[in-house]
This record gives sequence, C-alpha cells and structure tokens, in this order.
Amino acid sequence: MWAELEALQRRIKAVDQQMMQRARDRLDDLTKPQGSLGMLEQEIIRLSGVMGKVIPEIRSPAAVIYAADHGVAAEDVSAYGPEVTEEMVVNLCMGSAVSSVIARNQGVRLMVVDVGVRSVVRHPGAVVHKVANGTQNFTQGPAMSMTELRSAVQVGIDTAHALVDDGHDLLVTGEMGIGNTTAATALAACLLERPVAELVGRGTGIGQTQMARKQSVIERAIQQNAPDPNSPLDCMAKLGGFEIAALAGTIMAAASRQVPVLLDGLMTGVAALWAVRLNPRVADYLFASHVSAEPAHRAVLEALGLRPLLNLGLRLGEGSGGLLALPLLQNACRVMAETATFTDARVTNPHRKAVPAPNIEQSAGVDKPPVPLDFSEEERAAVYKAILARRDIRVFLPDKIPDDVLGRILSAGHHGPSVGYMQPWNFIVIDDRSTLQRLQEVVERERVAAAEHYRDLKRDYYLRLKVEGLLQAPLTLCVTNDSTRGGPHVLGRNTIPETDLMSTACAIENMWLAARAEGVAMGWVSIYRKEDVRSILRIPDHVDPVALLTVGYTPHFPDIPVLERVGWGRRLPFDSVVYFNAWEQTRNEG
Ligand SMILES: Cc1cc2ncn([C@H]3O[C@H](COP(=O)(O)O)[C@@H](O)[C@H]3O)c2cc1C
Ligand SMILES: O=C(O)c1cccnc1
Repeated sequence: MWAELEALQRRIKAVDQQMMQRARDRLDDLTKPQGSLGMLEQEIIRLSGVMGKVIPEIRSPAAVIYAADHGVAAEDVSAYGPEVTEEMVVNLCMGSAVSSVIARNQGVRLMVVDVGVRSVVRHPGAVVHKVANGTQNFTQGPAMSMTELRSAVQVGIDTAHALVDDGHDLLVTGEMGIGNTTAATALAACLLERPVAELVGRGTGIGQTQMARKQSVIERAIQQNAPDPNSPLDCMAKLGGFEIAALAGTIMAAASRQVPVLLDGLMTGVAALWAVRLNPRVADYLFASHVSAEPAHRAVLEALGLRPLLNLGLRLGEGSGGLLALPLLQNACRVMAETATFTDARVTNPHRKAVPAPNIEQSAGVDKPPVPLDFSEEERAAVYKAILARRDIRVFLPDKIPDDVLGRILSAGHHGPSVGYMQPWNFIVIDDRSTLQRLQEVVERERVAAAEHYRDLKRDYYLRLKVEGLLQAPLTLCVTNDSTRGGPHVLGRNTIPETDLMSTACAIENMWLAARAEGVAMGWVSIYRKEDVRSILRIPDHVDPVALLTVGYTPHFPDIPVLERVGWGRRLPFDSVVYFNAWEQTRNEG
C-alpha cells in the first residue's frame, strides 16, 4: 500500500462506544415503546458513535457522483452504449437526471466528478479529475495500472476532504458508468470468492441472452487476470473501475474525518467492501440506503453486515437510493433531538431503570463538554465582545441607519426570552422630527425636575450630565410592555407579577447587543412620565412605555462606561456580587 493510503488508514478511528451507549439510553427514554423505531434505532445509535455526539445531526449532507467509462462496455454487456456515460454526466450537471431532481428537492448539494469518462464532458459543472479515458477491456488484461488505481483512489480521498472542509457532515455516494455493473460484479465475485452465476444481474435491463454473455465475460476476465482475492489492490486494478476506486477513496477519507457515508447500490457497495477489506473499521461508518435488484448487491451488504433502509427494487445508481433514504436518517436525528423523554413529558415508563443521580464530583473538571459546542471559538469570542463592548451612548451622528440593520436589531429584540412565552413587547420606531421634539421636551422637563433629588455640588454635577440624545439620533425606539398579553394566567408568573417587565428588559438588552455588533449605538432614556409618552405616541392606558432608546451611529464607543469615566459610579468588584450556596458566602466557606 502506498504511503498516503497508509497514513489515511491510521486516521480511521473506532467509533465512540461510550457515545453509542448514551444514545441507546436516550432512545430508550424517549416517549415511544422501546425498540419501536425498528432498525432506525440501530442506525441512529451508530450515527452517534460515528459523529461522536449523543444527538447526531445531519445539517449539511452532500452527494458525490463519480463517473467513468469501462473498456468492457465493448463486450455488449449493457443495454446502453458507452456514449451514455458522458451524456448522463451532462444530464446530471444540468439538473435533469433522477438524482439531480431528488437532490434539488431536498436542497442537497450534488457534485459530479469525471474520474475517467472516455470523452470530454460537455458541461462546465462537472469537476474534472480524469485518470484516463476509461479503463481497459478487462477480458484482455487488467482494467487499470497500479498507478491509475492510485490516482483514482486519490481523487476520491481529495474530493471527500474538500467536501468535509466545506462543512458537509454526511456524504451520499453515487456513480455513473455504462458497463460498471459488470466490473462491480466481477470485483464482488473475486472479493467474496463466490460464483459469478449467483451474483450477475440485469444492470440497465439486459435480457437472458445478454446476461449469459455478461456472466461469461466476467468469468473469463477473472480467469484471464487471476486476481488474488487476498489482495484488494490487485482485485481492483484488474477488475475495477475508476469511479469504484474513487468511491472507495471517498469512503475511507470520510471515515477518517468521522463523517458517515450513505451508500447507494451495487457499485458503492463494492467500493465499500473493498475499503473495509483494507480497513475493517470503515464498516461502522457505512449506512446502506437500499438493496438494489442486483443479486451481487445483496451479497455485498450481507458481507458488510449492513441492513438496507429501503427495499424498493431500485436498479438505477447515480446516488438515487442514497438520496431517497437520506430523509429517513435526518428524521431519525430529529426524533432523537426533539422527542420528549418519559421524564420530561411525565409519561409513565414501565421500563424505567433507576437512574443514578449524576455524579457531579466525577464529571467536574472534564476537558470536553458533554454536548458538542455549536459555536466556534470565534463565534463565542464575538458574543463576549458584544457584551463587554456594549455602552450606553448619548452622542450620535445624524446618519440614518439602513433598514436591514434596523430590521435585524428589532428582530433580535423580538427573539428575546419572555416568561411563559408572553412576548409582552412592542417596538415603536420614531423618526418623525416633530414627535421627537415633543418627546425631548417632556424628557427635558423631568431631567430638570429630577435635579431636586440632589444637593449642592452633586446637583450641578447631575445637571451637567448629558442624559439624552433624542434630537441628535436619527431615530428613537419606544419599547412598550403589555402586561395583559398572554392572559391572566401566564406560565411562570404566579408569584412574581413583574415578569412581563423582566421579559421586555431582556428584549431591550438583546437589541442593545445586536446594535453593538452592527456598530450602532443605543442610549436608554428613562427620565419621563409614562403618561406624557403615552399621550404623544397614542399608546393605550394599559400598555407601559418602558423605555425610550435613542439609536444611531456614534463617533466613539468608550472603553469604559461614561458614568464610570466621569466619576459618577464604578463597577462593583466581581467577587462582591457572586455568592456560593448562600447569601454572602464565598467559594471556600460553608
Ligand atoms: C440513462 C441511464 C441513466 C443511468 N443512471 C445510472 N445508471 C446506471 O446504469 C449503469 C450500470 O448499468 P450497466 O452495467 O448495465 O451499464 C451505470 O451507469 C449506473 O450508474 C444509468 C444508466 C442509464 C442507461
Ligand atoms: O445497484 C445499482 O446501483 C445499479 C443497478 C443497475 C444499474 N445501475 C445501478
């Protein structure tokens, strides 16, 4: 074996058994009779092991179809001529082949790779990594040289890595190549050491006579080439095809990246068998979408120990079965994620094992979080950056805020948390100058009135603070709170009546953070009488204007809060606000 392939083999890890056990436990705790999802349960558990997540997710699957021609097509073993390979590649690229339609219907990316079509593919959409213009006719010698085999496998490896690098988390495999059921059956016969007669099938739909010829062509090829069944490389070079070798490369590379592979029919199955012969660990990464009408396919799946998800009598290839079965796996993942557990739903579970209380001591200090982080390091940093860089701003530039930016900020507010999902807020966008002028007047009146609360120097100091930017900012938001929303019995508001206000405050903070990330400044003005604002904005009596938020660009976001800079207040020490287990108790007490 060549060095790159050996290195790849070393990166293929065993699937995570511990994760599989956790997945099994969760499946048994979902509100359904145990085992009632049939073989989907085994597959979901395996997906957990492959992906290393209790709750596996298939967010971005991709399908890759390798196309190549076969010298043996000259022996009249297919119902179609070899020119159809290239024609179908064009059809696939144009979105008009069966698989293109199914992929499009599900929003799945479909990549078509020419790894050895005998003529130039007349479509720019095909990725071209041609190893040669088709294989040699293997009734007369080996289908390909070792160098060609290596190149074809490498195309599959590189393509898989590129797809995984692009964020794809499951690969559906497929192929196109007139004559390839002949090559795949020959390979299967050789690897499984079974008589050709038991494995040969009708391919694209040949009749009895042609099938007899196909069988004898395969038998002759095996006799003539005498491949060593114990050497997968020898078998593939003598009897295989470029697309089958590329498929095998993709399968192994995907396994090395912990990415599951959804197999299609005979050709992908044989490629998988070959990969598993090189490295048995690969088997756990494979999912069989269906069992095709080809007898060899059934035999290959049995040898791989795989149970097909579907049995529809498909005999198409080009990834069609994989694409059809994909939603089954995706739905299984969703079920795992979203079905209530017996405990959560308070449904009686006769199988309930006594679940030991989680041992916090034991799980403390683990370096890996129990669930996968779905924020990258950069994304996490961005969240904290927005929180720490947020400032209450009172100085604005007159420039308008683009509608899309404002829309995102408002939507962030509307996605705020609210008690009992009551969403008590409304957002009134005010950019009418005369309305802003009237708001400014009532704010100014209260600002001066509030000075009464301070004496002497502190009063002068207070009056010098700039507390609003109503006339400077291009717009002001009035955030209102309707405590009647959600009816008289809001979930979670039995004993704390002001939960509506708390919710609205959360919406405001969301907008504040979103605005900061957009480079937009916000100032929360709260010096006004509610009845004044109600009357100016025609707000009904039962609705509270909770905040006036001035919004606009600012020349500068200060590093420290303005009130801290001018000496009005300072941030309390962190330790002074965090207690452990009881009021005023520090970490080491108690
Ligand atoms: C129009 C057309 C579309 C196809 N899509 C997949 N195959 C399938 O049939 C071929 C294998 O069958 P055989 O060994 O009998 O040639 C492969 O190209 C396979 O992908 C097709 C075949 C045809 C004719
Ligand atoms: O099993 C398959 O995938 C298959 C069968 C016939 C023709 N093409 C593909």
